[in-house]
Amino acid sequence: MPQEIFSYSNDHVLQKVSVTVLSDDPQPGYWVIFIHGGAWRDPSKTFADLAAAETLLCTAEPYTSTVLPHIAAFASIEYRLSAHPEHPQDPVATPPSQFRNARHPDHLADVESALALLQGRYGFGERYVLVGHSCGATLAFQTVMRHLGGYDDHFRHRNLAQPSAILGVAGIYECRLLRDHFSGISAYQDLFEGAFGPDETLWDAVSPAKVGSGFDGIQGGWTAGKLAVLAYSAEDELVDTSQAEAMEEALRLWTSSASQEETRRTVMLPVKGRHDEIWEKGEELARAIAFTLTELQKM
Ligand SMILES: N[C@@H](CC(=O)c1ccccc1NC=O)C(=O)O
Repeated sequence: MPQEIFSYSNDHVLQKVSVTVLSDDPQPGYWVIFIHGGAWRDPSKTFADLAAAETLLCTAEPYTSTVLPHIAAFASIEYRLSAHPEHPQDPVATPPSQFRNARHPDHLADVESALALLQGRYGFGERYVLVGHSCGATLAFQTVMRHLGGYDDHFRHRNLAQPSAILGVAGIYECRLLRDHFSGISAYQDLFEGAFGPDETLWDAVSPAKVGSGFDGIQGGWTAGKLAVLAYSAEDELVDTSQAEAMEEALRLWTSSASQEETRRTVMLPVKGRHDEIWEKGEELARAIAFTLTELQKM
């Protein structure tokens, strides 16, 4: 299964998406689309962060007989990053296409452009699961928020088909809550300021758990959604479990406002391992993806 890489814009080298199509079957399975983490700024995180889990899902039992037949393709999105203090770049010598100085809403605009490219080429509609790790989970849920602070509706891809399910793994859902939980560690303040600037009202206005349950957030926005899975690890040293708990709470109104009962669900999924171990080893990420697809089949 050869991997292809597409650029969804020529402005920046990070604006690319990898695609592995498993089946051209006219009775299609789901696309699994991954958004990596790295606090909106870590250049060591790439679309390859899905690779270990993808390999397991494609080669290891029981996945090959249980969920693999229901997967049409894997895709993994890279997006422009914000500046990282430990990875400085010379602003004069670095070409703009490689310079990392993205600010919200650049990260999300790129994710949406990547999804638009995929939909344009492959047209899978709502038959996809959007999977995000850490800030990738923030981005995944932001794609289905009705309004988003700092992002003019006019520029959004309003008619992009929404995912049937979102799997958030070790996700950041409420920026200030996370910063306050780790108030002794300045890196948290820095990473949010790097991505969103110093105005903390904007941090709230982009946090899926803060505006999630309101009409402006996920309740009003994610009309096509069926399933939200929030995977969290008690061993996660970077993102504590109150993030997933806050998101579960925010999703309550979205779940209960479904037109028919049982058509929307939120599931909390405990996983094992440290923050990056989950995708690095791939076992827990693969398990969480398989779990999400299995639950989705039942709905
Ligand atoms: N390796 C990252 C740190 C990082 O990824 C992170 C740190 C704290 C909370 C969440 C994180 N990642 C989320 O995407 C960095 O270099 O900034």
